[in-house]
Amino acid sequence: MNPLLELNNVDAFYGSAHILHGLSLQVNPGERVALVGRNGVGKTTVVNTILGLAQMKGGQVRFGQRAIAHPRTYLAAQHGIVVVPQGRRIVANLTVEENLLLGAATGRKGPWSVPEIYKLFPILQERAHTPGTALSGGQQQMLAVGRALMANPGLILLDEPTEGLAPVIVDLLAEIFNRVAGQGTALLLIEQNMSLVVRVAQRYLAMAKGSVVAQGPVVHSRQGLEELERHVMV
Ligand SMILES: Nc1ncnc2c1ncn2[C@@H]1O[C@H](COP(=O)(O)OP(=O)(O)OP(=O)(O)O)[C@@H](O)[C@H]1O
Repeated sequence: MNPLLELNNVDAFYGSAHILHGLSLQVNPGERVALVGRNGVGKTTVVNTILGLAQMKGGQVRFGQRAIAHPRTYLAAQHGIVVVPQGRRIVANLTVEENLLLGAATGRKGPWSVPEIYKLFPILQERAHTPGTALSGGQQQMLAVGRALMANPGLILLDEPTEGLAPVIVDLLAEIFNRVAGQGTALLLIEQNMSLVVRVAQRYLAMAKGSVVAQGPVVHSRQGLEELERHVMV
């Protein structure tokens, strides 16, 4: 099976700041992978490299079978790789529904449409004509996930999707991520909440100082949770 996303020995920079050092990872179709590590180790920079927001100066990136010399957001989207960004980035002067429609810009075919997103998150239908940024934090996160699904992706990169959210919303999102993954969409979950990681991911990659330093299966037990937590402890 060919990976949907592959980074091989990638070096990435912001200006002269060298952040990723020989980082390698891959995500296969339908897989649920967690990317964990302490604050500042470079997890968001992995996403930014895939989107072309950090400069890749060494190594290779592949979207599906295609080698990508200069990664860009639109190239990732064309290959079915979309991001739920940290901080959600809901467009302020668009309604909930207009924000959802933005996600469909690539025109990829698949099961997700506005009515399907409303079935997943009924609150978004109730608030369809409200400005997106007037929603609560949890509702904005649902909107960000719905907007990503509208692209009918093969892979969703989730950058700290539960940051700052109430436990009840975290539980709802965990269930949604599992439902979405159950339909065959791969997930790369960047997350500090290890109890969410054990509920959603099958495999983890742990980062330190800009590269992947450990990896393994996610084990659904107290011991498994403790193993993961060691990688994020300060
Ligand atoms: N635009 C930027 N210009 C220069 N340095 C940056 C920029 N964005 C992030 N950095 C630095 O890059 C390093 C990695 O940051 P990154 O956001 O990728 O880490 P992270 O693992 O996602 O952490 P967090 O959990 O805090 O989001 C940090 O030292 C950060 O200060």
